[in-house]
Amino acid sequence: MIKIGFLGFGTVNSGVYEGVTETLDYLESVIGEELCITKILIRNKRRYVNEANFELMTDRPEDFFSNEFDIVFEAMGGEQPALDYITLLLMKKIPVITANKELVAKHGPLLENLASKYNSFIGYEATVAGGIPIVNTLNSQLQWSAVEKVSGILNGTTNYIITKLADGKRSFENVLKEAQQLGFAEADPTADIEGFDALYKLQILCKLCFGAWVSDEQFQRKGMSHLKSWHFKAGEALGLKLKYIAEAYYDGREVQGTISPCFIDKNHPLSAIENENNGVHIKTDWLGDFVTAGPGAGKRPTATSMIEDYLHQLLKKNNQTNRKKRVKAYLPDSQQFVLFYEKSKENEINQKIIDSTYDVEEVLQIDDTEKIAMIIKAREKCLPIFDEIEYVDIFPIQRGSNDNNDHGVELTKGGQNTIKVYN
Ligand SMILES: NC(=O)C1=CN([C@@H]2O[C@H](COP(=O)(O)OP(=O)(O)OC[C@H]3O[C@@H](n4cnc5c(N)ncnc54)[C@H](OP(=O)(O)O)[C@@H]3O)[C@@H](O)[C@H]2O)C=CC1
Ligand SMILES: N[C@@H](CC=O)C(=O)O
Repeated sequence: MIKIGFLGFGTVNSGVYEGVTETLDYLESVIGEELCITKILIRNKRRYVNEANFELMTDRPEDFFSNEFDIVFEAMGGEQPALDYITLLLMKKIPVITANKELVAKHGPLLENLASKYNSFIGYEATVAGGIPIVNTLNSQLQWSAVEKVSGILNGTTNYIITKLADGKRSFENVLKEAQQLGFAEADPTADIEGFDALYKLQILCKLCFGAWVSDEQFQRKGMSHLKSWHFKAGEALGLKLKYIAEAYYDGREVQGTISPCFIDKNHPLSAIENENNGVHIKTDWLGDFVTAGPGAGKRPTATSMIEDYLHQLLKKNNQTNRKKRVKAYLPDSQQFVLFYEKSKENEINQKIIDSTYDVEEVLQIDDTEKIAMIIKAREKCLPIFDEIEYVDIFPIQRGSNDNNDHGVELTKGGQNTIKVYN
């Protein structure tokens, strides 16, 4: 039986707990043993009286450490007592998965040495960019590639604030409060808005990209709490977007980096990254530019990183490469298509639509041609009725957001043809 311990039970570790319990059968079948959550250490037990697993909780470290563990998930945050606790665990050969980027940035060499010396492991996938699988990717791939520069939007809270401030309607304090309520911000959000959090993540990325731990003295850090709506307006007038960017490169002698508000142009690979999402842009000699993006903060994305990290480290240690995949059916809400046909086929097409469970969303006559483009949307899972018709060319639509472009026209069933053709 695998005995699991939790250090902390806030946003991140409550997510890990839920992820483990909800997918227990899968995890047990992959690991080949039963899993049992043994003990949870928190600071103030009274805050957790309404938790269903209250009986597993303790606020006495000696009580927690009197248990046996096979794996411990640490998401308490801060340097101490996390460092002492993890040191103790690794010295007892107990592997640790942590989300604590401050700890890893400041004590990474010690923690990695301890893990190696005691034949254990420390996983820190969740310390950089929340749910984006970047740490183990860089650790196992991109070894041969020489990284020229790494840059990124590495803090979800500040990207969320910047996104919401950009339209000029909300105050900094109001949006920060929302980011805290959503579980994105650090316990003390100064770490987010003054750039310490992004600095820790950049230090960890530098180790992975340039091969050695880099002291914080090599970085220049500027906060973003002074941003005002006119900064955004100026950017817009200049055709630029304001973002909070962390970047580092090796100058041939040493690694240097900055964390600072920055204007980027709209073609920049990080320009479309909004809300709590993060993005990492890596420039390498042979590969060229590599960009990865996704949720950078919050309960489920970060818990995903922690659980994936555990499986990754465990299976690697056990030399178990061929593992069963967890899958889930994808059921699209609605499907949209663009149909192209000659205007002369309009009546046939209209009749087919009327007889189907598709709705017409938009119709357009393409300038100076007899070609019509029509957007249709399936009301339910429909048969692909246009696939076989040789005078119709059909293309599925994929949209980047939930915006369903709801300005279409109606076609009444069995009634008069109400399709409008726009020029
Ligand atoms: N939130 C996020 O999106 C992400 C967070 N992280 C990192 O994960 C870590 C945790 O973050 P998060 O879950 O948001 O933090 P929370 O503040 O939500 O939770 C912290 C938890 O740790 C407990 N804790 C704190 N100090 C101690 C201590 N000295 N002894 C025992 N328990 C303690 C708290 O207990 P109590 O309630 O009793 O004080 C609480 O249960 C941080 O290092 C953070 O940087 C990483 C990626 C994303
Ligand atoms: N406070 C952090 C949490 C994730 O690392 C952030 O906002 O990015």
